[in-house]
Amino acid sequence: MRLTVVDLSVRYRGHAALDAVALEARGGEVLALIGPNGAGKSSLLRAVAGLQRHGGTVRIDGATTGPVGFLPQDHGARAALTVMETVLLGRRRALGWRVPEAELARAADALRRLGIAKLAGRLLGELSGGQRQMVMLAQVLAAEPAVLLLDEPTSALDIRHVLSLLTLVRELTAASGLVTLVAIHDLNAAARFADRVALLKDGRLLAEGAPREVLTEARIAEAYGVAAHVHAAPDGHVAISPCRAID
Ligand SMILES: Nc1ncnc2c1ncn2[C@@H]1O[C@H](COP(=O)(O)OP(=O)(O)OP(=O)(O)O)[C@@H](O)[C@H]1O
Repeated sequence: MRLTVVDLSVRYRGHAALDAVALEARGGEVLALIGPNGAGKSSLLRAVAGLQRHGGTVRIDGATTGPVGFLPQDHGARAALTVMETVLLGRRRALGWRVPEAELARAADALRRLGIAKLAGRLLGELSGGQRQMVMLAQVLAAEPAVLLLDEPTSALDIRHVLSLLTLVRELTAASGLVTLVAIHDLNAAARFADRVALLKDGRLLAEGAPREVLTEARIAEAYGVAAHVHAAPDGHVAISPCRAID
């Protein structure tokens, strides 16, 4: 599995949201997309998902389309469906009038992996924002994509669920040979869970590489206008402490 993005550009009414971005990711890799608000992370994910008109090329194993699972930033999920029904929708291509036992088991497994099996019978519209975020990820995972695109999947989660979700994504990516692109604002989470990091600003790729190469004090100042202290955590990951905004 290989995802190749060449010369990707996205324009909205003449405004360049992405400009000549090139990226490559191999199966088993988590690539974190970071950068300030409006940098172009969501536009990049939507273009790769095939949901956004763009210039340049996106190739999944050399083909223009492939099995892509996309979790948008605002999934707008308020339907009067149960959690189990919502996850089964991720398998709609495999379903007919009857839902085979194997499909129910697969959906239940996706819920179990995310630690939300007990929500299976609840209505989606009656869940908390964080619970809904995890259900929508379970739906995306149930479809067994080869490329997983996650737009701020942890924005509504508490610290424990942030850790468990990102650990699961990392394990699944490695075990199933997926390519995972995850837009995320939490630089410490990116440093800990991503194999590589792509830093965007104003639609351009400022830097790309291993977290310790990209997440330097100079790059953070350049991209975010923030003075930060970057040091090695005891477990070997880089740790970032934002200190103050730079005028
Ligand atoms: N539908 C749209 N119409 C017009 N402009 C848009 C549209 N969507 C995004 N933009 C603009 O494109 C640029 C990139 O937006 P995008 O949502 O890709 O950034 P982002 O890095 O995901 O931001 P955030 O971290 O705030 O989610 C921004 O300047 C934004 O205002």
